[in-house]
Amino acid sequence: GPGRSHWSYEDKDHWGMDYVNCDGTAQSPINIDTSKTIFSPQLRPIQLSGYSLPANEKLRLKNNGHTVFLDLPGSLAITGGYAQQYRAAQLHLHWGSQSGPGSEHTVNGHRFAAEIHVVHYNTKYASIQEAIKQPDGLAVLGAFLEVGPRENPYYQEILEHLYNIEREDEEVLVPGFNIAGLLPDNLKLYFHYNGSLTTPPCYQSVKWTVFNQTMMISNAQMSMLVTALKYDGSEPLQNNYRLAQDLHGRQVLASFQ
Ligand SMILES: NS(=O)(=O)c1c(F)c(F)c(SCCc2ccc(C(=O)O)cc2)c(F)c1NC1CCCCCCC1
Ligand SMILES: [Zn+2]
Repeated sequence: GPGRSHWSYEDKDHWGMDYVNCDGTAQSPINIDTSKTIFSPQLRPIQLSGYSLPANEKLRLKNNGHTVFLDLPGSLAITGGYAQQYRAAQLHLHWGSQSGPGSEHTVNGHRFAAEIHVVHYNTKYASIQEAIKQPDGLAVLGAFLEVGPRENPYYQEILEHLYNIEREDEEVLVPGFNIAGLLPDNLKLYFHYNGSLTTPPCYQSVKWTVFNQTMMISNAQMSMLVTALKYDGSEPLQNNYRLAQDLHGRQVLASFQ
């Protein structure tokens, strides 16, 4: 991935000084005001292929000081719902702390406890490094996480390893599993808009899908997510979310009424 990034969520108001795109007019995340979304019946259900990985396929799980991310093989792909085909690159999470929520997108001003991003790049580009600067380069599938009554076995496949990568730059290999289990079972109901990476360099290269159905994980799992990881030695890695960015006239489409 990119070199050591000296930016932090504490100085997110100054990212534009070092990364000009962060001051652009098609930035993410956004607040989704459902009274202003445009119902678009032409938006088809998202279709995923190759998402179920055998346990003998090992995946790298890394604490990069900004989030925890899981590398994904290019055999996972979005094969429906987008005009072009996209190949998976990685997934990662955004969260709050014990005292507050940490999703990046908000809906009608409501911030959810956490948010997962599954990052894909357009198969017409040779690599994510090339795709990341193109307007149709990336497709990110986002879903909200909330606390529910039961342990989520799919999220447990990631969360049970966090104690092993507590420190920045630590990584571990984890067994493959059905990555689709991290996303809602109903892939028909979603919001769609053009935006950006929510981290420097903030390239405006993301076609965002934010699912309407929320994922549920247990209270113990959420507390694991918000307390396990550190950065810069012993600082708790928490509240790794960017504030909502102005739409600057962009329309948010909804696949449902
Ligand atoms: N919401 S998001 O998709 O914009 C996003 C974030 F908000 C993120 F905060 C991150 S993590 C910060 C960027 C980063 C730093 C170090 C390394 C490394 O050590 O390999 C890798 C990445 C992060 F990785 C991503 N996604 C990445 C962003 C840029 C790097 C290319 C990899 C795919 C997407
Ligand atoms: Zn993200």
